[in-house]
Amino acid sequence: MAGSSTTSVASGVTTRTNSLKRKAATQENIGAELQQPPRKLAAIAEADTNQPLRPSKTAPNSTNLNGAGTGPSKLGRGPPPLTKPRAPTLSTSTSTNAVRRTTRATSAPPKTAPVRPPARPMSRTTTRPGTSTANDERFDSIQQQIARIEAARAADAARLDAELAQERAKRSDLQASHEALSRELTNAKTQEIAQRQELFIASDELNNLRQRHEREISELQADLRRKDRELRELNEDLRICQADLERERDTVKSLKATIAQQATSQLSLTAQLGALQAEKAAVQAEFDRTCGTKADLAIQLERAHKRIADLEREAREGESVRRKLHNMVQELKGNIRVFVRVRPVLRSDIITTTFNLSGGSFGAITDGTGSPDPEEEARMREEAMAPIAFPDKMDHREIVLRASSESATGQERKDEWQFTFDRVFEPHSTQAEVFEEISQLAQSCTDGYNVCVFAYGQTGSGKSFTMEGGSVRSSSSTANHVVTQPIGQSDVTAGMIPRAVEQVFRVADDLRSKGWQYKMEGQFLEIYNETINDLLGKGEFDKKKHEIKHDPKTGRTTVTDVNVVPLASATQVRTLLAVAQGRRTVAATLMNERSSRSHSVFTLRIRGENALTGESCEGSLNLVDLAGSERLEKSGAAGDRERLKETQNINKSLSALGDVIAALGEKGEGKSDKHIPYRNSKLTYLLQNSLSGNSKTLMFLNLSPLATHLHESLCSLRFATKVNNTTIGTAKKQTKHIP
Ligand SMILES: Nc1ncnc2c1ncn2[C@@H]1O[C@H](COP(=O)(O)OP(=O)(O)OP(=O)(O)O)[C@@H](O)[C@H]1O
Repeated sequence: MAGSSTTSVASGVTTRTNSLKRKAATQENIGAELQQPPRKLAAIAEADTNQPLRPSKTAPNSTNLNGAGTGPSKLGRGPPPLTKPRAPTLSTSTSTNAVRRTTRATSAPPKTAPVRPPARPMSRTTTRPGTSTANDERFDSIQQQIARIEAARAADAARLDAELAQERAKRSDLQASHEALSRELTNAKTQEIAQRQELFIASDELNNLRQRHEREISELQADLRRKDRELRELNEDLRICQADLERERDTVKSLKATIAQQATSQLSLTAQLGALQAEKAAVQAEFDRTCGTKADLAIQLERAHKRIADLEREAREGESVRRKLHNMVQELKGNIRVFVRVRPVLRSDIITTTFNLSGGSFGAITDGTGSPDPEEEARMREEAMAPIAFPDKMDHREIVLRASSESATGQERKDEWQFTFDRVFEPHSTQAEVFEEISQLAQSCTDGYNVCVFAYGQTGSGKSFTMEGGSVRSSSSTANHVVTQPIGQSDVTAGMIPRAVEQVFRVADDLRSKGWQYKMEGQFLEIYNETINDLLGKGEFDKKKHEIKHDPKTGRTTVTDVNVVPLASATQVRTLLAVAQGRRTVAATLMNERSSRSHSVFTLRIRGENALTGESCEGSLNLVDLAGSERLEKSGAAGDRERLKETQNINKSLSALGDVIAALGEKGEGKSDKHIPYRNSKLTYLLQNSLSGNSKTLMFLNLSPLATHLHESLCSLRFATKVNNTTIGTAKKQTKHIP
């Protein structure tokens, strides 16, 4: 069987495996059946070995001696059924005894059944005399019957014995054949186990074969996919190659066309070449002619260079003349010139004025949402402004203040004050317009003059804005703020100090081409409560004692223990200004929330040498931002000791300045022995050399445009008029020739 299964594997593994399984199952059933002993034989064996044959209990009346059921026995043909009724007493016991005897007869050799003596008739005495003969006859017939039955039984017993012997012989045959079959079964089982092992081995082999086969199939499939891919790539290559080929064919076609064209154009080029060669010959002839003129031109160029050098020298001389004339003009304008500048009305002014007028409410100029109503704001602006007029629209030199008041008699009195200065700037004037007027003055210091520009006016009138500018001032609240950008178009609020410094550096740069080399250095001081503080220093304010020293020989003013910083560029100066501003003492007053309660003095010293002309010069530019000039009761400082002291010191130094200017004026008018009280304040003593007749001085009078400040403005204008009318002498240039 194993052999046939293996053959089947070769033809179809899966089908064969199933059939093998089915066959194995059939074998198993056969084996199981073989293991079962034959039922009939077992029954016989059991009956033989375990118990003697007995009649079945289920058939008490049966004459079947082998007890195999109720049907007719194979062994006995049994006595025919009794046709006559038996005596009740005998029939019962006889039948019972007969059965019992029959049963015994199966296990013991048959005996001749003892014939029992007939039972004594019980009712003979009582029987009637007519019936006794009949009973005897019946009794005899019964006994005969019994005898017949006994005889039949004996015959049956003999027959049964014979049959039993036969059966036993059969049984031993059957046992023999059973043993033979058992041996066969054992052999069959052994064979089956062997076949099963073979089957398992074959099944393992089959599994291995199947796995290998699956592996081979998957490898073949991968191979197939790879081949497919390669085929696709080859197809793609082929397509590209075909496209390339097409293109190449097109190229070849167009190249052929080009070659044909080239051949045509070559012909025309050859013709052109001939023409060009003829032209070249003509140009060569022209070139030869030009070479001849080149030598003439070189001579002319040399002459032109000489002429340029002459013109440059003339320009330098012209520059010197221009400087002389410029300074003459400046001198003719007067030594102390006064510019008046009225600042515009600020929104904060309107708010303050409205607040004061409305008795402490901002609602008047707001539209309810907090933002100002433009029309209302314009009206309030008009209302807040003092009646100031600028009648001179040509030269911008006049300013008129008007005021109406009630006289003692109740009549309206109209007052008007007219002032004339060197220049009056209206509120809309820009920083650039203002600087244009002083740029010439700032430039003078590069010519060796001492220049002093100071801003005078009440607190909040715009002094710092004019001198330092809006952006510098506003950004200077942080000491570390560094201004690195030069003044550009965007920096429209840059003030006079950064603009003047930039101008000086620009002029110095321009003059470099004329042989001038400049060295500059700067210092920035503050005078607060008659104490000098170094705004560029590192030490704490009011701690170091700085002394002012004047050198009568050189006319140079120095201050001890202050930082004098060499300046390389205007940008660096602006950085210094920002640092200095952060250190300025700013205290709050009622007049201006950012009021500067000190004078600040920026000094730029410039020394120049001209290697070409052998000249040297030394000038200085002092730019002074004075502290507010308001009167004590207006400043709101009366109740504060510290503020009071500040205001007194400010007023003292400002009146000292007025005294010095007045004394200088008197001296200029001929009182040569007039004492000039420079020492009355630190400010006048520091500016001594810049205020004396040896310098060019300009005062900016800054005015507030507000009606509420009209009186302060009038006082300032009167002071400025005095200064403007003062002649302090002719400014002298500090130049010399380098030996
Ligand atoms: N010409 C102007 N244009 C616009 N705003 C100006 C002008 N002049 C001054 N201001 C503004 O007015 C305010 C007061 O000006 P500023 O601080 O320069 O006054 P000040 O006279 O220097 O005051 P203080 O004496 O307290 O230093 C500032 O907010 C400033 O920006």
